[in-house]
Amino acid sequence: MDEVDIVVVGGGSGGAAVAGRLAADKGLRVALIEAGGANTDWRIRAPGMMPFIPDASNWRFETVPQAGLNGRRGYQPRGRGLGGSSAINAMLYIRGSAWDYDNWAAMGCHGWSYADVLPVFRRAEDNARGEDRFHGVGGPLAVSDQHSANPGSLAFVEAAASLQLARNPDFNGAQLDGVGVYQVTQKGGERWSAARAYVEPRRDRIDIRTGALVERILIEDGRAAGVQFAQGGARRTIRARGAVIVAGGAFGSPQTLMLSGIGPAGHLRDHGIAVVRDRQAVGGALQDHIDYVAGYETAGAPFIGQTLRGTLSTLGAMFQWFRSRSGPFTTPYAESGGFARTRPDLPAPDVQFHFVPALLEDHGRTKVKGHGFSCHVCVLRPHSRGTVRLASSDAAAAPLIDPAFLSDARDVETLLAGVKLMRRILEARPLADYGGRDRHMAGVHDDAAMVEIIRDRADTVYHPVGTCRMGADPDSVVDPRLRVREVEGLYVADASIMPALVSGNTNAPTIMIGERCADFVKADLAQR
Ligand SMILES: Cc1cc2nc3c(=O)[nH]c(=O)nc-3n(C[C@H](O)[C@H](O)[C@H](O)COP(=O)(O)OP(=O)(O)OC[C@H]3O[C@@H](n4cnc5c(N)ncnc54)[C@H](O)[C@@H]3O)c2cc1C
Repeated sequence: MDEVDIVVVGGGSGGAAVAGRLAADKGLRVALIEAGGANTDWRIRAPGMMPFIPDASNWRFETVPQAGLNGRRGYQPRGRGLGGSSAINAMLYIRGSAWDYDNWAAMGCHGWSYADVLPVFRRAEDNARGEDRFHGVGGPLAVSDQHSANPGSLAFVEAAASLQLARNPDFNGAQLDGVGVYQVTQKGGERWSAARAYVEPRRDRIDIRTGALVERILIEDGRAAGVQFAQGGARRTIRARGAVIVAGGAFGSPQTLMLSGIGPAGHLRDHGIAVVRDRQAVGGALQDHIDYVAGYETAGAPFIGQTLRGTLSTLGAMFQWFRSRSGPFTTPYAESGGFARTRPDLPAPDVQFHFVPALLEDHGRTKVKGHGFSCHVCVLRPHSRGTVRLASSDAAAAPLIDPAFLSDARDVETLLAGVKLMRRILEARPLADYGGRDRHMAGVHDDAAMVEIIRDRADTVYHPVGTCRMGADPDSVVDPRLRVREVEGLYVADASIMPALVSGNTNAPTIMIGERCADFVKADLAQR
């Protein structure tokens, strides 16, 4: 039977970071068990191929019907394969606000204040702009500026600035507020997923199993002793002498814990699963950024579009990328944007914009003819809380995902205020000079009518967290050193541990969590 020191479940943002850092320790043997493939396809590496990511690299989950979205099911893309969601995401490099982490510390998560996490963000980073108080160089995660932003994306920044929103050249610097062009996790014009950053350089030192779906954690005498997984039609086990680290993401990690008998006892019994630990918080506190996307049709250039001319220029951009890894095909699509407060009394921005120089419908799944631009606005610190529950005791079955979007009236109010501010920006010069026509809300100014349109169209902007929440309270799933309560040698290292959603995109914060978990595990092993 296979035996290693550490087994990591899931090779996404958190899992790749923790596995890579632990494998750097020559005394440790690390196995990384990932349900998906190696994700070495050029469509993953080429930023401009983001809308055409291979199906096998995306779990493509759906939510249960959402009352707050007029009964619709939401779409929940999640990365599958090495790199996880960082292999299919928009590559934006954002940490959130300093207040978010100070808030975690105030919630009882000792050791997670901004002062505590900033050095970890810096050590993870290799920022092409160089080093300063906020940024690091020489770390595994490549971060760079965009060099080919669409003129329309720059016009968004100018339009917002004309309304007195501050220009912010560094959202990860002294303040989050303001508008600008996002930095991206790319190197040499290629996507820099967490797997490229942390796993590829240590390939020789990590026992990587792909196409391997973890079915449950083996728990013996109250201790995580290894995992059982399905691979190539066979059922296998791998034992862990030191620790098992679960990093299956905000949907995968609570699912794996519940399948292992760690979760709400009644729910586990309903599925015929023997209860190992009755932990009510597992799969609870699901939080996600609810988002409304506006679309404005224009006559044509400079926006990306599905016309003969648009297709030719996309092909030209693709050839340029193949030749020199440069040009418009390095786009993250969400090129510019920013952060704003809908009320002056807030401790940090509560809405974020993502400007896309193309028409976007239904997460890009519905192709739209013609040219135009889109803009997202999302609620950064939602009050709505949902759940992840088992649909079945079969690990291959998708879990039941219920973000309870817009179930809290405060989120509706914030999103409405965000949409109003976004419309003012999109209709200000110089963006207005493109003569865009709002495809969904033109002429609608009544609050109730706007809310109806929002409920008909809003959905995730892909940042679910909170389902294995960290806390100092005994009810939390993991303690502030990411140890699962009441089980020895078991950790969680992904977005699911966030006690409150950060005010921004979640890849860099999740990598930071993976980095920290490696520190905690190493320190705990040294004490045994
Ligand atoms: C479309 C999209 C766009 C996004 N854009 C951005 C962005 O621009 N910037 C940003 O900061 N964030 C972005 N995000 C969010 C960010 O990428 C995620 O928050 C982050 O990657 C989550 O990391 P994680 O480790 O929690 O989970 P993941 O990266 O999703 O990793 C979980 C891994 O575990 C594996 N797994 C799950 N269950 C099992 C099992 N039972 N056995 C074996 N393996 C398993 C999965 O296959 C996956 O590889 C985006 C996300 C998506 C989906």
